[in-house]
Amino acid sequence: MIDKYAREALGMIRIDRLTKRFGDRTAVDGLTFTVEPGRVTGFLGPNGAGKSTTMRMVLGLDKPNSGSVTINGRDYVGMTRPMREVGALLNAHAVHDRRTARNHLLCLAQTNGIPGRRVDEVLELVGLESVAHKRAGSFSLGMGQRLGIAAALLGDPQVLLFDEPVNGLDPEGIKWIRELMRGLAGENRTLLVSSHLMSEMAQTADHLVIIGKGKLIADIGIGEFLRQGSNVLVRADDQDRLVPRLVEAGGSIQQGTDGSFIVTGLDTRQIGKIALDVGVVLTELTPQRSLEQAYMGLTRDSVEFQAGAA
Ligand SMILES: Nc1ncnc2c1ncn2[C@@H]1O[C@H](COP(=O)(O)OP(=O)(O)OP(=O)(O)O)[C@@H](O)[C@H]1O
Repeated sequence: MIDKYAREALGMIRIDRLTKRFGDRTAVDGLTFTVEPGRVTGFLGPNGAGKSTTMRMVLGLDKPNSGSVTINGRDYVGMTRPMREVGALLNAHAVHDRRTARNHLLCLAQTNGIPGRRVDEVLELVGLESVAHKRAGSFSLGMGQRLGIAAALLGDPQVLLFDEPVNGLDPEGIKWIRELMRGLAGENRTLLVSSHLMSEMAQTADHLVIIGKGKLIADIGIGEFLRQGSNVLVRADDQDRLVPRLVEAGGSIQQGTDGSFIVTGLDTRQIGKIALDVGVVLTELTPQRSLEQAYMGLTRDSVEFQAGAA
């Protein structure tokens, strides 16, 4: 029987005060967050922020100096059939295999007690059926990435970790991975996907965990992230009545040339509420700050290597 705690923990990755040091360098510094099922969680941070190290600790490949990680309420190392619970794509370019793609997966299946027929299912799922009998070591980057994902999906796990899955892929490959991840989240799976590019995550993630220098910077839904500290473009049927009230509430106004104006210092909800209070109809209410700008702003101080000023 599944107890209440185990049921609540199903599909969850819980990271609690996780810390990892390499010599005198702290790669991950007291990180705490939870990854939930049914959505794509983008794990963002500049190069060297500690994303890969965190993922390696989730998978028991690196040992934390302190703190803990559980998946489905359990430690990865203590799982009897880990591939059935967690699938991971780490460093996908490292397949230097003389075996065929199919044999590579068959070996993995056999050592993990997974039936052989599942190999053909995942080959089809990632679109590699036609090259299943080619040597995995001869695969292009995109094919290698698909093979890595096939391996991650082999045990049909609920929890999936993808480390920089779109790195080096062509637009078609990127589109394919995005759709796959959205589909997997739609099946109530848990996806933790790392990237150093906000533009990439903006297209895929529902939720963002942003880190810098090993520390948590933000743990936030995409929508809320967009609204935070943003400029908002407003169009209203009676500007003269609305603007003074917005200024009174702490907003500053920049008049546009086409009848619109930009409000800084108030979010869309606050502006909407003030408009309702004064009985003015809003015909447009659009946050202006792009995700990319917001991300750069948040991580500016935590980039390891910055280009010097010219
Ligand atoms: N095995 C190791 N030995 C020493 N230092 C390491 C080791 N692994 C990672 N580091 C250091 O820890 C820090 C975090 O690295 P990590 O690879 O986790 O970052 P990341 O966010 O995944 O970056 P990237 O996007 O560049 O992969 C970096 O400063 C890195 O140099």
